[in-house]
Amino acid sequence: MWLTVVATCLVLGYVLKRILEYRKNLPPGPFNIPLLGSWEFLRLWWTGGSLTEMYARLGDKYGPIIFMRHVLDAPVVTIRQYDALKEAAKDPLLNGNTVPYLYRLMSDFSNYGISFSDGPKWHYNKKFTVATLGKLGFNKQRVMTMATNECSSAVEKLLTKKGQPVNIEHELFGAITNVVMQVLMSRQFDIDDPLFKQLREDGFTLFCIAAKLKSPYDFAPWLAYVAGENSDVRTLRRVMDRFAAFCAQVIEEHEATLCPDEPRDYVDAYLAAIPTAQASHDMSKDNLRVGLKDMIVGGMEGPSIILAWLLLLTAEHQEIQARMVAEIEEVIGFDRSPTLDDESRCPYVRAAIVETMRFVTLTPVHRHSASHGSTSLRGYHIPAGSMILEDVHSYNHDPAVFGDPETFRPERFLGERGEQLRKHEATFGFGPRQCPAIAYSYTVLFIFLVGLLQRLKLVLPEGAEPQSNRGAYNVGVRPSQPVLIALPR
Ligand code: HEM
Repeated sequence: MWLTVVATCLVLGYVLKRILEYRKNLPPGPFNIPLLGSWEFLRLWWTGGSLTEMYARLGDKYGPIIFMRHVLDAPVVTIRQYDALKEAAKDPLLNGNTVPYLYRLMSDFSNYGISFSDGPKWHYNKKFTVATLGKLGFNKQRVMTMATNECSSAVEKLLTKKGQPVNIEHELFGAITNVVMQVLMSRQFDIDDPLFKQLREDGFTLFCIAAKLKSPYDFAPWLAYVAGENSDVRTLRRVMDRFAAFCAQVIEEHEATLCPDEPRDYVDAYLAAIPTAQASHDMSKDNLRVGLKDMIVGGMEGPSIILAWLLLLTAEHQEIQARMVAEIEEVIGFDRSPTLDDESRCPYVRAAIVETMRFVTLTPVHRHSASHGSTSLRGYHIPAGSMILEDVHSYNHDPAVFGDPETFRPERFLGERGEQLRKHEATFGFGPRQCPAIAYSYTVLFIFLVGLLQRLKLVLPEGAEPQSNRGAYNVGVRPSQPVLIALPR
């Protein structure tokens, strides 16, 4: 009898809560099954389909802001339009971190690091990182020199392939990643170094796990203790242990030779700042260990994938390659390396980089934020605790903004007099969680693109399919066939 009364009260309470919430003008969205959430998420989980395609389909029906529920009714709000994305980025209530179980594991359960931490600790570490990378771009000149040297070695290596098809993502990964490794820890790796291979594999695994919207551990953390050997949580623990051992060793080596007034790299700069940092900022070696892992992972994945896309699209569109080469010949020539000043004097090359970022949209659906309190967006009620997803792919491919979004056309970022129109940095995220390495990434990509085109003509192997930019999951859209031929120019 009592059991029936309690169960009835619970059901009524649940129904009442839902009715009250729906009266608050939630954004439109598909039907949600009580406690199980939206059928769309269940289907995605079951079939392993593409989040981007799902939102493209739903967007046609429900518009720029979509409301859905995940398992156990967890609210998820997806924003698909530029103005709404910008507006959301300005509302502090919409920019907390979701901190699901696996994110907590990625921040060492101590809210450490940059990518998976939150609150004041994240804020200060992020601020420090943006400022230091800004300087580090040290001075930007140093990054330029590092990138130029790495690019020259890569060109020599590609020339030894004598016109054979090469996997360009693999061939250039070592060179472009070594630039960030030098900025972070003054270290260069050989592409065949087992440690480097392991770091790359671990970074990729971490990215894939971070891409999942929810995990069972969010609802029942105890599952983590009984999870099987190949479960996400056990895999992630192994990855985190390996990163922790590597980063701790790097920090120890830096400490032994630290000269606080002359920081050589990011690790030095951080160690030198610890003694004078306020206690509330929690700058510590433990925090650095986790933050360094975040920087390695971000620095390995982003630039190398975008560079591969850039070169493949350049090979696919010979007329665009010819126009870039003509600009390089006129402004820089083929006999000297590009300098800092050249970046602004080569608007077409720069526009090709921006267009690649738009066309590809490396991370089509960014997430990072959660509403820390209930708030409103465009007149819609956003419940407290909602996961906020930024569907950047849909913005980057919106015909209302770009006219012909499925065409690769750098000119769209040039004005009538050939000047660069705007930066368009949607690819790096919005608001406070934006990537800390935007300027760095543009500089390095510019040096590599110019350095490679000065010496090489890039073509696709006969019969190669045009590259598709549809990613299967929401982080790190890779080219399907990163193969091209590099001929001496
Ligand atoms: C072409 C290159 C790159 C692209 C396209 C890219 C893209 C992104 C995106 C989309 C985000 C998430 C923003 C959000 O959630 O709103 C992000 C965050 C981040 N990126 Fe990058 N990134 C690139 C290069 C780098 C590099 C070179 C580094 C390190 C040296 C780096 C480190 C990070 C870190 C630490 C975060 C987390 C920031 C936070 O949570 O506050 N990224 N990046």
